[in-house]
Amino acid sequence: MVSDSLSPASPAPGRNQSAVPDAERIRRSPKVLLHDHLDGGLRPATIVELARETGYEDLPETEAGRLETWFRESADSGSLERYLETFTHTVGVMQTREALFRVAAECAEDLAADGVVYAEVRYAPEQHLRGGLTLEEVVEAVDEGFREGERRAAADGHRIRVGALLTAMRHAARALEIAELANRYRDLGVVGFDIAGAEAGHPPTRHLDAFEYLKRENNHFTIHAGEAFGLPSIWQALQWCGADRLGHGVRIIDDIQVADDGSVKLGRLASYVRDKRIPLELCPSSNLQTGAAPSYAEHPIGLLRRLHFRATVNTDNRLMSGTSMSNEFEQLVRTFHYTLDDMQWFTVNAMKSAFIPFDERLAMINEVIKPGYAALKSEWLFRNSAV
Ligand SMILES: O=c1[nH]cnc2c1ncn2[C@H]1C[C@H](O)[C@@H](CO)O1
Ligand SMILES: [Zn+2]
Repeated sequence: MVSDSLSPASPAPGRNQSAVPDAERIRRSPKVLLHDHLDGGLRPATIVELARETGYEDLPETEAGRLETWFRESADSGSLERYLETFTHTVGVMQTREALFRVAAECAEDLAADGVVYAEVRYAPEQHLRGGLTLEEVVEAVDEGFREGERRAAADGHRIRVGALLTAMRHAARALEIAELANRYRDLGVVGFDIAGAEAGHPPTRHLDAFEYLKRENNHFTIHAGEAFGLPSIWQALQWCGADRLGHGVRIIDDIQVADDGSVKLGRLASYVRDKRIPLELCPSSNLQTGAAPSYAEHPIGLLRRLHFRATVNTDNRLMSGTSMSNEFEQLVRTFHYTLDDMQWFTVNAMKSAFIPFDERLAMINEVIKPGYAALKSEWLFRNSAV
């Protein structure tokens, strides 16, 4: 056991930094997103159009506004399994090259417009083969879409860089094949690997061959763990599979005890996660929907941030949660009174934990993220010189 006390959220803030940012400044601040599903972030209007174009007839609603509400409400079930059922319809319309290209391009555009400067977006190629595409064609269509979205965003005055994570579904048996695919495309827009899907009953150790292969190839991977299932899942993901990051990992809170006097005790696993700076891809709104956390106020991110875990803020599925990176931060700012310093801390954490090379991560931090926050933090100095 390791003892700790709750240190303050940030060093003593200056007048400028202590300001709790409003929605507009949150949107303008540079953000980094490590956990976002391509098939969980489609524009509702795009789903309706793609369904019409591709002959997909099973949509529960055919008007974009009502469909948007349907996704949010259906995902609000308190169960990960039922939450995942909603993906039938997004995956259903993502079965052609054109559809994948369009969804990927719009994803990059939407993230950039929200102030995201770097994103790793994941999807499961094995779920997009029903229209006759090969795994390679799926990866190439998505990659071309991301590049197109980056170009459109730049033309619109927003800079973003998007990499892909290839996901294997944990209930299926294609993990090694998908890991090999990720390795083949690693210099072509694919920055790593992931496994996702229902957690209970599908331990990550079933896919050890894929993880061992990736380690031999010096490649990177994250594992959805510690979301619907607790510490054993996190432990397996780290100590059996060797994950570089934890997708969610929020249940690490089960290994942390806070006493009435505020003193904190970390168990061995929580200590390991903090000591080794294992990145936690936390997704607050998604956790509320699947029942992994009861409310924003009770979400473990508050404590994990105070204890200096390598915590990051993510969207998971923007469509199902009706969210964006800005909205995630808005909720956290409202709940925990986070400042721009806190936002910068989460953002630098995320950038440090990205799967691109070290020199590029460092340049993103020093040339993009820190200057972006410095500009926002200094705005108060010029408040009387507004045009
Ligand atoms: O939060 C999640 N946990 C586990 N699996 C998830 C989550 N969000 C999305 N998925 C699944 C459903 C998608 O079809 C798949 C690939 O993006 O990943
Ligand atoms: Zn996820």
